[in-house]
Amino acid sequence: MSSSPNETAPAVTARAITPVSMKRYDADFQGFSDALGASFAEYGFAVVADHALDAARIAAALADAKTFFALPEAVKRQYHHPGTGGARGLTPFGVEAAKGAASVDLKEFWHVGRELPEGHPYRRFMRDNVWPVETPGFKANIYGMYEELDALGRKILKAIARYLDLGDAYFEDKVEMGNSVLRLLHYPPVPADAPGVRAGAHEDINVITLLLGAEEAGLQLKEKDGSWLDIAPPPGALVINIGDMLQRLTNHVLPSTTHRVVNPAPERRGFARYSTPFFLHFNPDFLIETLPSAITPDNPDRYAGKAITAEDYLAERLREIRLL
Ligand SMILES: O=C(O)CCC(=O)C(=O)O
Ligand SMILES: [Fe+2]
Repeated sequence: MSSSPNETAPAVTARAITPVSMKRYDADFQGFSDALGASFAEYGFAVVADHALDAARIAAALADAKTFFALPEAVKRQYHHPGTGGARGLTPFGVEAAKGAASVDLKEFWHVGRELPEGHPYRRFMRDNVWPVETPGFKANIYGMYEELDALGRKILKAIARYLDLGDAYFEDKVEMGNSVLRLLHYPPVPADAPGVRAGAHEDINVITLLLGAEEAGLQLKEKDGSWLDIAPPPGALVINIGDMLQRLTNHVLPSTTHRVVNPAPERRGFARYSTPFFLHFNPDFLIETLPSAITPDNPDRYAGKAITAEDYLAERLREIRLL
């Protein structure tokens, strides 16, 4: 059938993740939880608008991160501690590679972890943070952001618990001292002939990831049919995805979806990209064991006899991405 020029083109609806507003959280918790859970079940991702994180603090933290990454390479390298899993301080450009990838990712990043009181038993799992002396406001702004994202992540987990019918408080005592990490990412401008991509296809290791800064294009998720979907959140919105630990706990009811950050289009090659994923983790000694409610005749236990602590699972995965 031929179409005349004034005929309406057939509707090709590009799939896009519908944002869920955090305003609904207090007004209609069940509705919020259903919408959030449905997005996770479909994409492994959700976009959350109106999150009420302190915009001024985020702007200040981002400015500090940019100042740090603009320092000379030799200065930045003082904050790189190889063999420590990249858990704190700088992981320089050219170190991390996605599992099984031929090229390294085109990125550098800084990791901040939880500050624990003197003598806390989890100190053996979590190293001390390191802070750059060159950027004085860095510690207060970035750790402030860490604490806000930690609190918001726990609110999100309450909605996930409601969606999964686990009892709203299910995750509370399993993540309140989690080995969570805030990653400040810098992807420098990309030369036309650069080998590799900004971030190769991977799955996140942790429970859930709260990502700010994905407005600069490049983040894509892998659909079930193998095609790639651009994730283009509205300005300021949070992108949240399920990590492997929650996928494992839920026997894949909530999928940990493969994603990547592709190189920019020619007209954006000269621009750096900054993003700040917060990787929310379980408490290190939490035993990840398939939820009985997630085991059904159609979905038999994929991890029978394979319970593993969050700490052991993390170590196993860091070795795969060359960070340990
Ligand atoms: O930079 C992004 O938008 C995503 C980064 C990411 O997926 C990661 O660091 O695990
Ligand atoms: Fe990721």
